[in-house]
Amino acid sequence: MSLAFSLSGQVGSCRLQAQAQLAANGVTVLFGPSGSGKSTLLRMLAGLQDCDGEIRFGDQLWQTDDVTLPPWQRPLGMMFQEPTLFRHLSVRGNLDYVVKRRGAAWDLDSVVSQARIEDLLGRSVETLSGGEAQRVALARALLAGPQLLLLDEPLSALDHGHKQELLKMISDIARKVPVIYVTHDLDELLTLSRQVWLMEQGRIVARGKAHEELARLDGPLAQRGDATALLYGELGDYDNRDHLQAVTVAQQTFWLPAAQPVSGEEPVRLRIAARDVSLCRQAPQDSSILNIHPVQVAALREVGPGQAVVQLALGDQRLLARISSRSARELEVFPGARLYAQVKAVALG
Ligand SMILES: Nc1ncnc2c1ncn2[C@@H]1O[C@H](COP(=O)(O)OP(=O)(O)OP(=O)(O)O)[C@@H](O)[C@H]1O
Repeated sequence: MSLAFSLSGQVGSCRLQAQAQLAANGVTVLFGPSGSGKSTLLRMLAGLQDCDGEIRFGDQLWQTDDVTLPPWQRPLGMMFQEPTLFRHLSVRGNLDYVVKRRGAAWDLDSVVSQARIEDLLGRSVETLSGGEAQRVALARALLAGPQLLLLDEPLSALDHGHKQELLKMISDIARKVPVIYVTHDLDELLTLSRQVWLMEQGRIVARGKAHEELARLDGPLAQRGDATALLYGELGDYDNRDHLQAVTVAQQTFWLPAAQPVSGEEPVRLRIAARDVSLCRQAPQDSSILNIHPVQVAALREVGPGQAVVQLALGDQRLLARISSRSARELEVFPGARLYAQVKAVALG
């Protein structure tokens, strides 16, 4: 089911003007600095914020000059930073309420098991941890069988463990229901996103595949101190002795620390932070770094006083290195130069 919109509106001092089309499934991350209008855009899509323009979802018109479908008639589920549960009801009571009001399009038992809240059903909402409450909120959002999920920083109040668990859940759900996910956390973008919309000052300034936007030197992501590239690779051998998993990217083998062999869907995603990549002219013979690969400089950009970010081609994929401007000059880093990238840390995405 595809979503297409062209909207404009004023909220306080913020003028929002945004057009985009949503891919039919998967997670699209709406990413941008605080105050750029991400939540406002989500509220406009949900019909919770007045605006001008058009929203089309599949063959349904949610908004035109003549029609404005009220929020409850739009087949979507929402989840916010703070779970909006009824505190005087139990977990089961919260779910039953939705079933009574909207009818359950999805089977209650399977939603409960998908959100892993079987053991929480009898609990009062007031006793739930932040992560548990968000899992209940997710189950409630799914119950009515939404055709689109709008998630507004749903994990920002959670600790790392709960966050990872819910990110995995959201990725799984997004195979069935498209998700628009608002965040300003790069880690969440790296974990979830295949598609990203970048928002600044009320506008979507770029949109595309996450790995391409992350590596674009003229975009905001590659210029950040924590800039990170995403690469796609195939699983290779597992070294039992040293607990290292091989992943092949563009015919180069990357070794990742892994307590046991990695399994799962391919291609796997590797995250490599630009500050974990250094460059040299010759392949070092005696280095403690396991991952040293020949690369070609694709582009270079100054990103701050004395700092440069280098985009490196590894086959048709792109790696980033953040180095000092002095190193860039002394190494003669220029587009087309052939160098070696020493990659200090690689993680699965
Ligand atoms: N009800 C309101 N009244 C006045 N101004 C508002 C209102 N809601 C939002 N704004 C303003 O609109 C702008 C966009 O806010 P919005 O919450 O959409 O940004 P955001 O990108 O989601 O930010 P954050 O990541 O901090 O949640 C901000 O300048 C905000 O102060």
